[in-house]
Amino acid sequence: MAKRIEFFFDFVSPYSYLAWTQLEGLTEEYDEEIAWRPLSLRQLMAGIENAAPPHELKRRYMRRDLERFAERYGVPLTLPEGGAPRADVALRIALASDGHAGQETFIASVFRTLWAHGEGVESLGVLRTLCDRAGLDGDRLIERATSSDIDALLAQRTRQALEQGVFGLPSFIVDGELFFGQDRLSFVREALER
Ligand SMILES: N[C@@H](CCC(=O)N[C@@H](CS)C(=O)NCC(=O)O)C(=O)O
Repeated sequence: MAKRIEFFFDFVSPYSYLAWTQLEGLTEEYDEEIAWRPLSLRQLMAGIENAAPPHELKRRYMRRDLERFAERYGVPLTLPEGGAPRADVALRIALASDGHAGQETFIASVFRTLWAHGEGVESLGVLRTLCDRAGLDGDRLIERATSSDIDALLAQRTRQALEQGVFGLPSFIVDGELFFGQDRLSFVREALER
């Protein structure tokens, strides 16, 4: 029987992007379903009282670490020179499109735009195009994504994730077991094989 991977991610997290690049392969291999769990990394960090930005030494190391993994996976990665990109509305659209057939394609396009092409997704025009290409109603979703009920839903999802033990992104839950980091996908694979 197909198992389900809950995939907790934020678009602003480059490690979430790397995880996403590997999920398609796993889906094909194990015929499992992905339950997409868009989360705000900022809210999650506030929830575990870890709001301080990473130290410069860690940031420098992370760049190399990310490049090494991208090379290993053979996937494109463009890291911004400045700080992390902004993707607040994109994240809320991903949440608002729960249950819509185009959600997966929209998520894929945002990850690719940000991290493969190194382009921004802040503009509503860009988001509308990505929605349309995914067969989603861009205008309706943007309206919903910028409403207070999606803010409340995002906050609720953060609380729920914390209760499930999630403390960083990307995270995965298979059969109730939590795995943190795209570098733990081999354990996710083992859990799928059980
Ligand atoms: N080793 C992990 C690193 C993941 C990571 O550092 N994620 C960041 C967000 S991009 C995070 O959640 N940091 C919070 C923490 O480490 O507590 C991987 O390869 O995925």
